[in-house]
Amino acid sequence: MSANQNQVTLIGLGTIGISMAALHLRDPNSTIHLFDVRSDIEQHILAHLPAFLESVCPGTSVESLISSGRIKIHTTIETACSEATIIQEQGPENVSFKKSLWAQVESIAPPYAHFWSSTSGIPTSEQTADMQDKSRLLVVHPFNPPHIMPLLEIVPSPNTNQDEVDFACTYFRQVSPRHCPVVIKKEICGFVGNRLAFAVLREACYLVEQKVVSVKDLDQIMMSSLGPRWALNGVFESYNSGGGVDGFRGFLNKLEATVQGVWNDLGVMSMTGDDSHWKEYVISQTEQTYGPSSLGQTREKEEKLREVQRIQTSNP
Ligand SMILES: NC(=O)C1=CN([C@@H]2O[C@H](COP(=O)(O)OP(=O)(O)OC[C@H]3O[C@@H](n4cnc5c(N)ncnc54)[C@H](O)[C@@H]3O)[C@@H](O)[C@H]2O)C=CC1
Ligand SMILES: O=C(O)[C@@H](O)C(=O)[C@H](O)[C@@H](O)CO
Repeated sequence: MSANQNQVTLIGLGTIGISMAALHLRDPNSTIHLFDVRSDIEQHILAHLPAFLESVCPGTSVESLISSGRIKIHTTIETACSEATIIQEQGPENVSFKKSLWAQVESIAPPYAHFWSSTSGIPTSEQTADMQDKSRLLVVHPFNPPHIMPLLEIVPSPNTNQDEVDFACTYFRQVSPRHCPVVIKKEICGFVGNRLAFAVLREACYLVEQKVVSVKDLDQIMMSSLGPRWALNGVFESYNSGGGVDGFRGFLNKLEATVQGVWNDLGVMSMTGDDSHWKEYVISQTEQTYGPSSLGQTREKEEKLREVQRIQTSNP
């Protein structure tokens, strides 16, 4: 399979869809078919895609991609899917939407089309509930922004055809050698990346709510320690090193009591009910600290992300 033969249909062109379009455009021979229910879809694409293209196709305008036929903007899902080899959705994070979408797409798409969902946490097996052929769908969970963040969590259901998993991994490795598809062996709530992220987020909210540390200082602690460490060595490799000659076994033997003490003391947080009073405080602290993010800040952070990747790839 060559990534160069693909007709890629993207359903849902919001935060993730626009960035995913830029990622797919890295393949100079692919054609990208865009569909969204918003009435201003063409203006939306013209307004937002250029910022993502700068890092993918420098000097290329969205208008030229549209006039050359590399980007096709569709007003119906039927025409958007009619010649697709890949159909990827970035629609609302809502299981009813995704179930009904895949049942519809399955009935209109070519039999050879690959089906991918960009969901943050709705398992493939839930999304296929109303499909005839449950082996076709695969979760391809990106991290925002997908045109820069390398990870793609490939999360099959027990019914997903292994060929679909192999195709997706090969596709993304070909389209962008810097991108990193990782196959998750078993469906679990939140997959892996978000479970790790949300475990840290829970404790971060607890520490701010308990007034142990400010929002700004907690972020500084992350960016001055775990962030750079884990960007270059990951969790287990870092602690394997931390254990000295005895490696990870030595680390656990040396710090078992301390780690267990912290594990026993970690915050238990609830998003709803009587124990959710922390939310307003932590939200207000974050808003006072950072305010709304701007496009300029986003671009600055994207450049820093790319710098981190340059360092990572120079330290294989
Ligand atoms: N925002 C993030 O950081 C990440 C989001 N995701 C996932 O990506 C998906 C999209 O998230 P966002 O881009 O943040 O949402 P968003 O709200 O920015 O975009 C959703 C888009 O879907 C469109 N839409 C709604 N109904 C539709 C329909 N029936 N047909 C076609 N398009 C329709 C909307 O008009 C909108 O443009 C979700 O499943 C989310 O969990 C995954 C990774 C990160
Ligand atoms: O963090 C990310 O970019 C992804 O892992 C996500 O899925 C989003 O954070 C999502 O959980 C919130 O929109």
